[in-house]
Amino acid sequence: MAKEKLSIVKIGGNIIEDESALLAFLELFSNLEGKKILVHGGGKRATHIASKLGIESKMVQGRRITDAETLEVITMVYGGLVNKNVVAKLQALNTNAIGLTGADINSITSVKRPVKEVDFGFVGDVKSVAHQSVNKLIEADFTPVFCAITHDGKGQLLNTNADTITSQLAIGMSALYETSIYYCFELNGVLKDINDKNSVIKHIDSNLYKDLLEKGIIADGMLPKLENCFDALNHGVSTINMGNTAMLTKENDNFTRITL
Ligand SMILES: Nc1ncnc2c1ncn2[C@@H]1O[C@H](COP(=O)(O)OP(=O)(O)O)[C@@H](O)[C@H]1O
Ligand SMILES: CC(=O)N[C@@H](CCC(=O)OP(=O)(O)O)C(=O)O
Repeated sequence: MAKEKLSIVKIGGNIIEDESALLAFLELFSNLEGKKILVHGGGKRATHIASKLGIESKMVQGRRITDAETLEVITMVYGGLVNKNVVAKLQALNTNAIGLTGADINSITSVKRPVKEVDFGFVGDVKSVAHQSVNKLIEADFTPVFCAITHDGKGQLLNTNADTITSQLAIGMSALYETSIYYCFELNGVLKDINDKNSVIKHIDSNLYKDLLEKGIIADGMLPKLENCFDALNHGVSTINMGNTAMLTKENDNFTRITL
């Protein structure tokens, strides 16, 4: 029997920072048919609030170096400020959202990243997703809204990149559903020329991915995003789309599709 469909949508820091873009996105997300999960980042807001508190932010390989003080900031910002605002705005749109970190219902456990050349501090690599527990919420018609926090099962919260949370959740949920990921960010998709917003590459497969990497066309935040995409496709996720929030509407086909 064919599996039912599930959409996992991720929004990043740039959309969260722009109040009207966020509201427009949440309206599209609310109207999205079928079962769904939202994952949000908020890296920009965390950097901004940390700086107000006199805490400097350091990113290495697209990941935040998370010392004890920074962990406090990201817990307040991702788990509190951003997550609860998103949930309240979804409630106003009649979507019965429930905000979660990976500690809630033990949904996402991770292990603290081992120290090699870089000590990332309290950063977690995902170990397991409790897909059956998450599914209980979905089956009860709640819409889970995950922030970028996981836990190690021993009482320690860990900061985990929101793109990775998305792909790992999608891999976990694909045991039960035909799962699609939508990575929404501020651009129309993966661009051939970063300075030309109309140069969207409509389809990227593993061969083109290698080529784009070699040519340096993919850089910065796009590197972990695409790495996560291929990991997800190799582990049971059905489809992955990347582009601006308008890709959630049926009329828009100007975005990037990723396949193996
Ligand atoms: N070829 C590319 N096409 C589109 N974006 C790219 C490309 N190469 C690098 N990027 C960068 O990737 C960023 C998106 O990743 P990221 O900053 O992690 O976004 P978010 O926080 O919204 O998930 C874009 O803002 C852009 O600066
Ligand atoms: C470990 C790590 O780097 N975590 C990320 C989590 C937030 C995130 O991913 O936010 P965006 O999607 O808005 O970039 C961070 O603290 O920036």
